[in-house]
Amino acid sequence: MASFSRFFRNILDRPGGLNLTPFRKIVEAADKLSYPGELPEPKMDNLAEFCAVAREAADRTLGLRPYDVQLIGTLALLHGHVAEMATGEGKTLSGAMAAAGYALQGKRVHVISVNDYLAQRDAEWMGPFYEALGVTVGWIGQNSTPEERREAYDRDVCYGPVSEIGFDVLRDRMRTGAGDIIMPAPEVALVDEADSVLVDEARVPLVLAGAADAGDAVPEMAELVRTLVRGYHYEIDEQARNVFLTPKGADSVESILGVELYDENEPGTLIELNLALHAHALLTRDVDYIVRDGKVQLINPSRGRVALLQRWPDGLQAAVEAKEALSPTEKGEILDQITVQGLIKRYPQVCGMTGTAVAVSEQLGEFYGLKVAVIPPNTPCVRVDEPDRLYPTEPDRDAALVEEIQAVHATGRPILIGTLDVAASENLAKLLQRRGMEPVVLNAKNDAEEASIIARAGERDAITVSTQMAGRGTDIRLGEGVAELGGLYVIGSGRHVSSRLDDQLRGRAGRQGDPGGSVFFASMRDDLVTQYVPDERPPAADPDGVVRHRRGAYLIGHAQRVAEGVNLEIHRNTWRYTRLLERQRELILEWRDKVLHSESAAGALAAADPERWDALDEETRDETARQIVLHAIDTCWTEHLAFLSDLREGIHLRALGRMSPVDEFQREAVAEYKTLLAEVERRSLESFEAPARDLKRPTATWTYMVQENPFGTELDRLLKRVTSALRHG
Ligand SMILES: Nc1ncnc2c1ncn2[C@@H]1O[C@H](COP(=O)(O)OP(=O)(O)OP(=O)(O)O)[C@@H](O)[C@H]1O
Repeated sequence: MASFSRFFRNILDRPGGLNLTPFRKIVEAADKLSYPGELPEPKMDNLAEFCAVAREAADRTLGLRPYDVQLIGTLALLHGHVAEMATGEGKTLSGAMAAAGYALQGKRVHVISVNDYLAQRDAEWMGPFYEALGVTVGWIGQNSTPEERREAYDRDVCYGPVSEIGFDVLRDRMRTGAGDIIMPAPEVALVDEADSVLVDEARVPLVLAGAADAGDAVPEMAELVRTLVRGYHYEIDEQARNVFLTPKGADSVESILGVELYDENEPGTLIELNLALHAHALLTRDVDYIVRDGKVQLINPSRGRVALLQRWPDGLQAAVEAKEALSPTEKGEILDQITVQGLIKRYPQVCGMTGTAVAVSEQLGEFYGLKVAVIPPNTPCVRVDEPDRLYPTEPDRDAALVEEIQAVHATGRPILIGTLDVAASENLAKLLQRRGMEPVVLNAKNDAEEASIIARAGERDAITVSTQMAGRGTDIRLGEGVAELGGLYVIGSGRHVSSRLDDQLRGRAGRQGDPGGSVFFASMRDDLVTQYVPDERPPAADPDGVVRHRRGAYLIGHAQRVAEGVNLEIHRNTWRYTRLLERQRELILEWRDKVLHSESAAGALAAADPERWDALDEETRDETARQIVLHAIDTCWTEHLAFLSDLREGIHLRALGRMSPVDEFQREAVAEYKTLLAEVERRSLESFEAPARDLKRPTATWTYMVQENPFGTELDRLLKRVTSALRHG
């Protein structure tokens, strides 16, 4: 663990002493900002001294002299808050100073970031600063080996993407030897891009799966659904989350396949068809996923990046592979899962930083008990945010967008255009090329080069088209003469489903008091409007084709609030269903830990069958007993998860007319958990009596991106049932 290094002492014991007055003022300012009266106990004594030393260390080692506001941000982090600091304010350094502050109190810190690139960059960039303070630092990424991970986690401060840290927790929980565990008990989580990690990522549990057989591809179904017509054969619900056959569609499918779709005893065909239809109608290539090297690669919806080693639940993955005529990949068996909440709850101390925290402060409080501290900017922001420009249809919007880009580009001013998905970015790039412009396109397909591309986006004449979050965390410096042209001009080619994403895009311009501007182009036919407020009638355009009626702006804002509400509800729902599961997981883990670290398995089996125990080789029998019980716990837990996932799928039918689905789910999950405990004992004894049995475990592991309710909401499925009952009744 870190100790006060010689450097630290040198600074404090300087002849003549160190003037701490300015630092005491900074500490006072931080206190005032962080909820007066409700302040948690300062997590560290001598905050002013610490600030003095941190400033000195950063200045000498990185050539960055922390601004007062950066130190205030650091203090907010040390108080356990989420610090809101605008883009470009230097969160990386504020975070590193806080991480060092925690480490100097003897605590192990995980700086949780959103991707590999930032984890590595920040750990390396801040390295000399940590070194000066005697704090050790490491990082992990998707490609780190188990050895590298173990080493990184042993450091005082370890940077890593949330998904990798989560998967290491899950993998550690499957270890069968106490010495195999790679992550020591967690102590402090410092979450970078806290809104993205704690809110957006939290809607999707992290799932660890082991490989089983090849998936069942259903090419015929993929062919069949291609011929179906939306609005006639099938409908998509308002929020494009569910798709279902119309009665006419069901009739056509039945006559083509020659089967009874809603036959209770043969649900297989209906399930296959629903999966194929879901893949066909709701998942779009280059929006939800890309095809690269003959494989389907998912795009993380909140970041616009490829999520390596992630897949949909089996049936859906196979259906998308069939849709793209790719050969099927292996099927997985869920070994364990954890939500971001479950992951974060493991840390006794949590804090975070982001440019956009206030908009999610309610959720940060509700789900994590965190408070937001707003840190003022170092230099006031002078960016000019123009009101949205609205058009009746998407083609009108795009035409106006291209005009605007051409006109501004003619002045040499650099332009950064944010699009909502990969397809839109490529589409826009083509339109611009047709007009003789040369945009650089940045999206999930080439995220490896993104940092260098985005870094050049502030140069004269640059036109950069980027999907939503690509390149976040990279500084866009203005090229020579660009400030005189108005600085970077950021254009959104559509408003996002959350105002936070809009703000993050705008934030690319106007860093650290730079000049800059931003504007969003939107249409009354944008998905945001048609999906979330489909029944509202949009206002007409003025004779010049622009929608200026107040109702236009209202509709866009309203649709965005509806979308934010829907996402909050999904988050709450995930949590309602997973809370109990995570509690059960904790209990089973406690048990498992005991088995792993003690002789409890030996004691239990010896007591259960003393004769057999005595007959076994004394040298090996303790370890054999341990492995037998661990295996029983792990297989029973995997089966329990599968049971719960089936239960979750069908709970609305069982709960019909009685309790709420969540209550009914909880009741059954508790009952099943009790049988699980008995089953572990039964199986352990069974293996013990027949020790020749091979304790096989799934090996290759990958991770899932589980969509919340991928096959329909409870209400929707109820409707389908009723529809089918009516048709056949
Ligand atoms: N005290 C400082 N003095 C001078 N430059 C600084 C200081 N602190 C940070 N910077 C510079 O400011 C730039 C932005 O820093 P950083 O990337 O940490 O910002 P950020 O707040 O994380 O922005 P983003 O929201 O894009 O992640 C970097 O180029 C960094 O070198």
